[in-house]
Amino acid sequence: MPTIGSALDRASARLNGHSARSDTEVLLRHVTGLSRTELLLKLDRELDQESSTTYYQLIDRFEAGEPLQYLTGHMEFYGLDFYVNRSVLIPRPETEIMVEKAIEIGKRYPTPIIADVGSGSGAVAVTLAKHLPQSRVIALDVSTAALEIARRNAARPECTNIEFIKSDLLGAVPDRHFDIICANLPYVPSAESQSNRFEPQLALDGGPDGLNAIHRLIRQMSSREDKPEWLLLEFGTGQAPAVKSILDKTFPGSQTEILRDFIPLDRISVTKL
Ligand SMILES: C[S@@+](CC[C@H](N)C(=O)[O-])C[C@H]1O[C@@H](n2cnc3c(N)ncnc32)[C@H](O)[C@@H]1O
Repeated sequence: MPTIGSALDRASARLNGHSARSDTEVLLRHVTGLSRTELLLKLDRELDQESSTTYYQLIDRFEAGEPLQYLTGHMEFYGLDFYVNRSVLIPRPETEIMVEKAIEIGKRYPTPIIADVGSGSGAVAVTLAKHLPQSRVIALDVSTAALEIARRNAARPECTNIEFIKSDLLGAVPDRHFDIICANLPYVPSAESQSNRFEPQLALDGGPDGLNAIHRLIRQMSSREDKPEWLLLEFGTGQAPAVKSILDKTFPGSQTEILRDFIPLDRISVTKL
């Protein structure tokens, strides 16, 4: 049987990237349930047959390109741990910028009502519900499988203020009042989204220019009698001018600020309607 140390050495040599050692450690910790310190203190301990087989299966999948987060089932977002599988997009750090802004705006309301359109794993909805305990958060997604994961992630004592609704954008909630709408919808142009083999196309593919879902959401909102006061949207590289132009045309008199991500690239629009 290999020892923990030799299993790590062998897998790191195979993966041979700059983060190979830490990635192999993450996978072996996942298989053994050991902390990093425990793992490093037990380098001479033998791995049992079952752990060894599972570990090398995960290494094979990782080598074939599957993201570490799907292999371990975990992703950290805004300091919280979220369960993820291939039914949902792996939450991205840049989405935390939208969440941070929504929390800042939400604090101005005694009891904000917030929609998270395209909720996926529920990372946005759960974070908002936790940091705005007086809020009511309505998590909407067209994917039944994603809603199941979001419900699982919301099963925390501090998240009793979330509702989950299967909906094509805002279609299932035509008469609900929202103070703030947040949406990280699919925005990758179809030609590019196909190269992502692991995350759901439903979460990525935004049509020829990537803006289908964002356009549709803005159109749906414009036809509602009761409009929210705030709309926060995440979008892709180079899409800021088109998004701002649709917002300006659809909501005359509104004001849109564009926030940048860590690169820094324009990534989030914050519109006061
Ligand atoms: C880019 S993912 C974002 C997931 C999550 N909000 C996050 O930030 O990690 C987009 C999500 O929108 C959902 N979606 C796609 N089209 C939709 C539609 N027409 N109505 C509602 N949700 C939709 C997908 O199922 C997916 O979960």
